[in-house]
Amino acid sequence: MSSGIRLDEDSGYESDDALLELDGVTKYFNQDSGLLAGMEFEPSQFPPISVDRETVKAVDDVTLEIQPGETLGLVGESGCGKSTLGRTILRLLEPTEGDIYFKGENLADLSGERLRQTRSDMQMIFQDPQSSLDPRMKVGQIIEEPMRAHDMLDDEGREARAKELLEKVGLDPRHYNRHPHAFSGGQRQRINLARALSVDPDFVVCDEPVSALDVSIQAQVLNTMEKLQEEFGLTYLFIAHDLSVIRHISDRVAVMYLGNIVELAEKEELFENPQHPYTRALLESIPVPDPRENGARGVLEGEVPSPVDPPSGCRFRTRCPRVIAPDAYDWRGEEWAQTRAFMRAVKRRTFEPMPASRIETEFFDGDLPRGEAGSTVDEAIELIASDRNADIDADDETEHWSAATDLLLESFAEQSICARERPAYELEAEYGDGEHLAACHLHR
Ligand SMILES: Nc1ncnc2c1ncn2[C@@H]1O[C@H](COP(=O)(O)OP(=O)(O)OP(=O)(O)O)[C@@H](O)[C@H]1O
Repeated sequence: MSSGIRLDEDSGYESDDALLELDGVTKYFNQDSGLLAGMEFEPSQFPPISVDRETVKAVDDVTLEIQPGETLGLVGESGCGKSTLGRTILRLLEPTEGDIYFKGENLADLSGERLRQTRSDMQMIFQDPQSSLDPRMKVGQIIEEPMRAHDMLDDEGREARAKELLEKVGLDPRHYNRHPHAFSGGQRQRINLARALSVDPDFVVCDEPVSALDVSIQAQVLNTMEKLQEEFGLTYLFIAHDLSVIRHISDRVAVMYLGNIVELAEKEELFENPQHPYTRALLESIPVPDPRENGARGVLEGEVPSPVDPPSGCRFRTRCPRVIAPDAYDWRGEEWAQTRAFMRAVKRRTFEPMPASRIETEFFDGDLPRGEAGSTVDEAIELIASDRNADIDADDETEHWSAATDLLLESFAEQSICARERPAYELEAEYGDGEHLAACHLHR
């Protein structure tokens, strides 16, 4: 490499150990539950007003390792905690619990020069190249800013390095004196890359770096990032919600849902042999009902629950088409699949009120489950069947549906192992020999 663009040849992490280790990393945010909604008037205390604070469990107990030189893709729906995890790793946010080890050192134990050095070793690039570049600064200044902050090189050295980096990221070094507004989105993201690389980091958190770009430009920027990774010995945590981007760039993929990692495997294994119903649902772009699963399909149904009060056990269970039968009942044949489909339909109120006999035919082929499960189902049907509730008004009807939902959820969903234990299983990979982790009790 010309003129020593790698500032410190020893800074590449040589060890066989993980570059980064997360152990039970948790980040909760305390926030007011709304301007007035959460305010209570309590005359017995002073001041007589208290504000209800809610805890957003954005990232909850994440344990994983990132190996030197790899790209770990982190994928999941909007709001599942990807950015919060990335920021917590870089200590832009203080973890609520858990430890982060970089090159074997606990970040919480670092101070002074070690902390400064480690901060420059870990960089981040963001989604929106427009807003992360100061329009008043010239490209050269933007790229040199982190070097200046870390007291690296003299003016001349910084300028030479900035120009060289411009070339490395695929821009003309003569752009050094221009302002960022003169550049396209893809070019701005390249400037961001040059900026992050200026301090010679080992690890870069890339937070949706190509999401704001045209698809045609995305691949070019991803290719440049791959080339730079090789040349600079970089390790990436690559955050994206777009699976095709994740597939392009990742070596391994972690799937996140409501603050938890639910599946982690090498890329091919994850895409070809997904084992978590959430991953499968994400991968299935077209909602095709699976005839083998009564009422259960791979598509994502329902809303993501609030991270303020996430479901117990497996957080995906409230949307999962494969919730496991509760042991407390003696199920035969299709009884559980039918009951589960009925429970979901009542909860989402996906059918109009109809006579009891028709509900039994539509959901249970005319045969309710035997024993206690059957009695509970029968009780729920009584609450919502049109012929049993002929004279009630709309409010009462809503109440009946909600009582039927509560009865079914409490009797069945809440009794499932999916609600009672948090799953974590290591599976044998079909593709490659890396580990495959799936947080789903179907693998118990
Ligand atoms: N500073 C904050 N204060 C309170 N809640 C926050 C804060 N930052 C994030 N959250 C909440 O934490 C959860 C996770 O947010 P986060 O931005 O990490 O998700 P994400 O997966 O990166 O989503 P996106 O792809 O939309 O950026 C969300 O419910 C979000 O509203």
